[in-house]
Amino acid sequence: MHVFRIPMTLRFRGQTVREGVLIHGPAGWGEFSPFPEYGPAECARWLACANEAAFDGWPEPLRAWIPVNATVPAVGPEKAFEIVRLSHCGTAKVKVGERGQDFAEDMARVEAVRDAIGPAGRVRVDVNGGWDVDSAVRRLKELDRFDLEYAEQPCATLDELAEVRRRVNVPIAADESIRRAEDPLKVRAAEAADIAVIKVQPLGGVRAALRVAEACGLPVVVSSAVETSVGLAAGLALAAALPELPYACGLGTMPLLSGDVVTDSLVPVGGAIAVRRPEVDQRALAAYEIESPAWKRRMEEAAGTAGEGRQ
Ligand SMILES: O=C(O)CCC(=O)c1ccccc1C(=O)O
Ligand SMILES: [Mg+2]
Repeated sequence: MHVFRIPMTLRFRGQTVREGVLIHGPAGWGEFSPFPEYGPAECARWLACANEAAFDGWPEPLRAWIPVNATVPAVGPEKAFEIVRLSHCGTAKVKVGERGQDFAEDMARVEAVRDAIGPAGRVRVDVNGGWDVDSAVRRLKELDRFDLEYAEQPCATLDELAEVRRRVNVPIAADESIRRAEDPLKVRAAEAADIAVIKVQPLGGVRAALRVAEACGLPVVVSSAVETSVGLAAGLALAAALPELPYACGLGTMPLLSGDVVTDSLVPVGGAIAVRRPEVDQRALAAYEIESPAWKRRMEEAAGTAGEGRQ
């Protein structure tokens, strides 16, 4: 196993560095990179995803290119404009509702993104559950001046999402509300969302995520957890295997990392990523490899969690 530590180019989700473990098996490389706050039970699913990549491989792709969105962190409007222009993507996802910022900053950022992408582009926002119902209703109506494709997780709970969804015309996507296999059914039962954001690592791998998507019945957007190209390849495999893919996916996150562990990095070209599975490059990996007993322990604890992961 190899532990990596890669500085991020911009602060994202309050993080400035991305760490994780790369494993290699007969089927190829896998990535285990749960966020620091996750405990062993959650980490077991992230590990199952890495194990599937290394030991089992993935279902056959149904498409060769995956359209992706540019991901715009909670930066100023000039930087937001530049990120979107440099991305060449026809869809942008903008973080709003960041703690410590006010709504005028959100409006300015989304306006800059709409300017950068043009009237034919799509602009979605991601609130990461940061607003209460009344604020979400008021703010989404204001932000919709810039014509929103959808709003991702405007509030934290399912009941809140459902109420916001009843009160605004902007479609609602659930992200943080979907972290376990049983969650999409709850989202659907609560009529809390129009779209399901699916991440392969927290759901336990490509096959597990495909089952979740099928059970859910909602259109799916596959999103990354800001992984290296090894982890992104799993998301790409999921996006390629879904029967339908009506929206751009959140897999264009390589620009958020200052480096990669492969040479054939999974960066978007003309707003889409070609479906493939790059090999870890020893020289690229060497620049970011660290010794970490803590990560070794974290993986062992995840593997030891009963009923989850690979037995
Ligand atoms: O969807 C994207 O554009 C990129 C992925 C992303 O935003 C994300 C990445 C890591 C953790 C949380 C999130 C999120 O969607 O909130
Ligand atoms: Mg999100």
